[in-house]
Amino acid sequence: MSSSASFMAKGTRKVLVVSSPTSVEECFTKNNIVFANRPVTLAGKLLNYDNSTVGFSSYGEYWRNLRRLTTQEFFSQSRIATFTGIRQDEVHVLLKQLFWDYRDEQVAPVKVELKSKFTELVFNIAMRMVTGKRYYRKDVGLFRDTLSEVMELLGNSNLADYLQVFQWVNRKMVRLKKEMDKFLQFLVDEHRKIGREKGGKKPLIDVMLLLQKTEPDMFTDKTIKAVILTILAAATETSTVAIEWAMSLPLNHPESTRKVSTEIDTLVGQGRLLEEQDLPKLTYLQKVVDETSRLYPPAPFLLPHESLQDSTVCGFDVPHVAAHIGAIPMEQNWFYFVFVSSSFLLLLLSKFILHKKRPYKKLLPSPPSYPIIGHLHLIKHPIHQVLQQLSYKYGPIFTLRFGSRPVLVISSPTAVEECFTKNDIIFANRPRLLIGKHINYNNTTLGSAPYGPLWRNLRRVSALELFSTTKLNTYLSIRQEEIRSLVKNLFRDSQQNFTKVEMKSRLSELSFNIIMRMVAGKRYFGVGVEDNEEARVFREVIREVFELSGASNPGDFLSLLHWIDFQGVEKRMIRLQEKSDRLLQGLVDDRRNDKEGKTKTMIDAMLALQVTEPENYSDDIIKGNISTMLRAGTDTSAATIEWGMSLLLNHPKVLEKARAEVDNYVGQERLADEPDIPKLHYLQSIVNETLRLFPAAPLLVPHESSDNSTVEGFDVPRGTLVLFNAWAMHRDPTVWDDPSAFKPERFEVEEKEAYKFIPFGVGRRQCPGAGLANRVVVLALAAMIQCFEWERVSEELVDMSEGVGLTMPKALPLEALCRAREQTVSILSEL
Ligand code: HEM
Repeated sequence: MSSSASFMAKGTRKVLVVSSPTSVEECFTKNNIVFANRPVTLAGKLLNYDNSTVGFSSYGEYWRNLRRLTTQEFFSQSRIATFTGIRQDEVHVLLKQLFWDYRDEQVAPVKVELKSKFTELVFNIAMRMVTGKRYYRKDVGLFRDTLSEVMELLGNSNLADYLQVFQWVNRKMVRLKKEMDKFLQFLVDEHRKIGREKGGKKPLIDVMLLLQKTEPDMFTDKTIKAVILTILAAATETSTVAIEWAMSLPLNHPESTRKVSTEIDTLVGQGRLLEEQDLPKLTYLQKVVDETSRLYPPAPFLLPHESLQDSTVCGFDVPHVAAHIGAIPMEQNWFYFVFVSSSFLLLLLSKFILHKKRPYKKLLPSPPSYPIIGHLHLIKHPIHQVLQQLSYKYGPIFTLRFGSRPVLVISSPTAVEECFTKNDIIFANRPRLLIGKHINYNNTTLGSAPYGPLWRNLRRVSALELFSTTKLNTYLSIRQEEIRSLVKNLFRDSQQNFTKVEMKSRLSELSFNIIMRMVAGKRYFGVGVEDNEEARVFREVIREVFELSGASNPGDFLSLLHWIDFQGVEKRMIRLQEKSDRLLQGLVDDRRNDKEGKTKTMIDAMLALQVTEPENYSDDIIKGNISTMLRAGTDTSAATIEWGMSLLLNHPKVLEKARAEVDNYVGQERLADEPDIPKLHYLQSIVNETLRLFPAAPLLVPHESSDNSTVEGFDVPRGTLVLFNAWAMHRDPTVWDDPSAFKPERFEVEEKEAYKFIPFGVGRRQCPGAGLANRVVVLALAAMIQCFEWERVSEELVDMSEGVGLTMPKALPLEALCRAREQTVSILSEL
């Protein structure tokens, strides 16, 4: 016979060895069916459920059925696509593990043992596709070891297959068979017990259990176990070996590693992780993979075939039942992906592992992070509490990384002081976030504008036209009217008896109406609303904008998520902005056309400036700033009043004392008014204590450093996001005595030191609306205490859990029992 196809005798069996493309071609064209059989081997009998796995069963009806099932349910394009998430997940897990191993402030490269990690990767992927979950059980580890032994046995030519006398030595196989079967039966039983997952992601085992109901003869437990075994065994060993070779070759050929890296950097970029969809573009990478499998094919002899009948190859006779070596036409996609993507994600990562890290001058403490995402996984609500926990471990000043963005977290008064004295200008910048682009008119609002001439202009104008004492006094009647309206509404509902009232919506209406009237001269809640539909839509839009501003958007920090529009936030913002813009433009046009308007609003002031400085006060800038005032001013004040009332309900003695103060200074004939505020010391302390415990902006508003600087001797690079954890500082036991207790008295004796009590921020960007907020909050509380008795709706304390949202709302809206006091009738008749 020719050298490309030759016979060998192996014990009692004849073996045909095929090693040339032309003879292989002949085997799989003309002789395809004849050679499609598998020899019956001992390993097939003992370790492959009596040759009933798809890899070992004889060519025939049974094999065709299994082949169809595995193709449809496991290897088809659509099934492969369904499981993309699993593959990506597992690759991420591996990357994270490597990163963790490597992290610990190492400056030198770290040696990593990769083979076991690859085995775990591939096994977990296969396991999740088959069973739908990751198994952490000890049995799984044992099963994997068993599987390795099985593969070893399958790989070694087993003498017993060829020399009958050796059959008795195969006790090892019998033991392995038992161990394997125990585990596989456990999987089947477990799934049978739990029931099936619904939808397209149904794992293979559940699909087969379903088929067992309709075709019990074909899909016996034995068949099901055989299929699972095939997939786990075939996938694990082959892919693991393939990845290992694919990693080894480029390490020995740095030039090819560099080329792969450059290709990935060019075609994928450095801002996101490589994905499955990128693979077709990465042609050099594919060549490396092909070359690796050419040199080191994971199954160098394929699997043995067996001829079903007499045939010829290259003109030579091949008798019936001769084992030969040929190619198995296996679907390659899944294998291909795991192989290619994993190994080259690792290659990408090897850039981190193998190259030296540049040492920093003085490193800030930082928790362990993940590659690419950094510490983004920590963004969980309430984030100020997560950061507080971290500060216990890493100190009052530490760093994080949100994607590629460094973040400095500060929770100590001394560090805050340094930021707002030495570094005040450097830290006066704001980060450019998605919300700034879409909702804040390209960062041209007071709250979002970068530190610079535009921001200074806006700050000056708002200080003059809205927040100065003179301006605040001209708007006094607005606040008085709105507070009266709140009192009247409560009175209407609770004249006779204690009545349950829902406070949250009433307080939102109060602060929304006040700001809206100051800014645009319109009322959108309650009586006097001109256009109910417009008011409804406006309220709805503002609510949605609030919600979106509150959503910590990881896309802001991770360009890769930004690119794929994580959670559709950006699309939602764009849609919302179109709606909101129409409404805001309506407000601006109304003021433009209302030449005789009596009260001058903030829009009027800006429209007047538009004449002389059109570029500084375009319609867009005006609209962005109206929206900012509504957002920054409404929920903050409303939430503070709500928390304040809740605290008073839980502390009746404090409530009593506050009422005595109001009765004493205001009397019982007229409603409390703004000029009374300086006399109401105790009430002011209550508001401060409320803001200490429940600051409406617990992390202030994010700042950004515009230059390299240092804080407490640590380097802070330019572009660092700076978060001041006011919430944590206000509860720091080294700063406050008994910090979690509600004790307004502390503010009567203690000086409010600028850097330890920061509910309104400090420095250049501190809240310009603090004075206005204080007036509204103190007066609303004074009026409510003066006119009504308050009780809790039940014996239980008011729930003080924090909810999710930008302004730290209460998790449960406040409800209280309220009854008008005797003097309220006469107070109201005065109004
Ligand atoms: C209890 C009520 C309020 C609280 C707790 C509060 C808190 C804050 C905080 C912490 C900041 C960020 C400071 C910083 O970045 O360092 C801020 C900024 C701001 N607040 Fe307030 N605020 C309240 C009410 C108001 C009101 C009523 C208005 C206006 C109607 C307002 C308008 C603004 C604006 C425009 C900014 C951005 C300032 C800038 O970036 O230059 N706030 N507020």
